[in-house]
Amino acid sequence: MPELHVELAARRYPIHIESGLLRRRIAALAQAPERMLIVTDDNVGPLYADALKQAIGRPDCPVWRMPAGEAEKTLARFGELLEHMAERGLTRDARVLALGGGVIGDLAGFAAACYMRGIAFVQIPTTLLAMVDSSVGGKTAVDLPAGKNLVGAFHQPQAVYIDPDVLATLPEREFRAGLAEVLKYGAIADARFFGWLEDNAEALLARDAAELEGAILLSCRHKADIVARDETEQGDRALLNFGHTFGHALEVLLDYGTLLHGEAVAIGMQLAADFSVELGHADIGDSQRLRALLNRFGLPTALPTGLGADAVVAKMRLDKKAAAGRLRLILWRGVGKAFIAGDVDAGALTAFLAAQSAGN
Ligand SMILES: NC(=O)c1ccc[n+]([C@@H]2O[C@H](COP(=O)([O-])OP(=O)(O)OC[C@H]3O[C@@H](n4cnc5c(N)ncnc54)[C@H](O)[C@@H]3O)[C@@H](O)[C@H]2O)c1
Ligand SMILES: O=C(O)C(=O)C[C@@H](O)[C@H](O)[C@H](O)COP(=O)(O)O
Ligand SMILES: [Zn+2]
Repeated sequence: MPELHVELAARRYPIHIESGLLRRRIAALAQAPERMLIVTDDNVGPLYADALKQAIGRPDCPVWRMPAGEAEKTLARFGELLEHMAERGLTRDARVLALGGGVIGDLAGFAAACYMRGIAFVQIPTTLLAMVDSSVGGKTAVDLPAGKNLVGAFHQPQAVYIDPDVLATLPEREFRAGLAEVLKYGAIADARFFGWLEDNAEALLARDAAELEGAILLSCRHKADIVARDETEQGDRALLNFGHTFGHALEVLLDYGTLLHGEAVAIGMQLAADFSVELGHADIGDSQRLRALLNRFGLPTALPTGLGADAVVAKMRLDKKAAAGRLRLILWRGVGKAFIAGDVDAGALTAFLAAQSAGN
């Protein structure tokens, strides 16, 4: 596999994608003299922590584990991890190894960003979603009961190590949720990739190694390119938020964990596409194509029942892209063509969502 880099001048870092990587020696980590702490969850730790210890040549490397799932991406768990780091006597030169899905990557990365005002960390993603999206780009955060990722920092990892072989143990629902973020790159910026996903949907669902590695590589390339252009989301990086203003509102309103992040984003992308059609920005044929591919991936596309339009819009106002009381959304001109809509009419959005919920 070719090696990618996130081009951030002095903070440039590699993304290694290699089948079997965790079964070999990771020389760059094995040769590093610093102390390390593996941070993982109760599902991933028993499966892969020992392999990682072997790969870095440190059979005694300490491991900190927490319960799995979005409902655990909290300030309380973040605080526990920081306390643990201090109790272990970790100093500024220590490194955190985030071994897990996006929840672990976001929480461990945020702890690394804050501990002693910032220490190094490495991403070792074990879900498809984390491989194609959350491990790259340096957004770290925890949730508040009021909203998703409301407390966090930009803190880039030193490196990302992706071993697609670990996807063999990923539960089916989690795997499909990851496909939502893969599809997102096609939907926002790469019509050709979107077409390739349509042609290769069955192979991807069967976790065919060649297709899967191709999708991971291209997704990471897209993410690395956007992050290199706009590290802190002053412009184009916001396109990666397609479907997220809707999706995050749903995740919060349904209590974290009811909908997986990828599922909420799938619904959010479809809502953004349909709202774009209603506003005259996109053709209905494109939104039908999006729905068809999301559904083929087994992902939901309808607004869940029982949610009031006003409540959804109120949560959307807490989105980090909003400014000066104005809603900013990523809208759509069709497959491969997302754009940032600066001042969305809240009345039109509420009416659109009310019609969606009446149709359910
Ligand atoms: N920072 C970013 O740029 C960014 C991007 C996208 C998503 N996110 C965040 O990522 C989170 C979602 O991440 P996720 O979908 O990876 O969820 P997750 O971290 O909750 O992992 C999903 C589940 O799969 C289990 N698991 C992970 N790897 C496994 C494996 N190889 N085998 C068996 N079980 C495994 C986990 O224990 C967990 O139960 C959300 O909090 C979202 O906000 C962040
Ligand atoms: O990297 C980004 O930028 C993204 O927006 C990627 C998203 O998939 C991801 O869910 C991210 O955590 C959302 O960020 P937020 O700023 O809306 O919390
Ligand atoms: Zn996301």
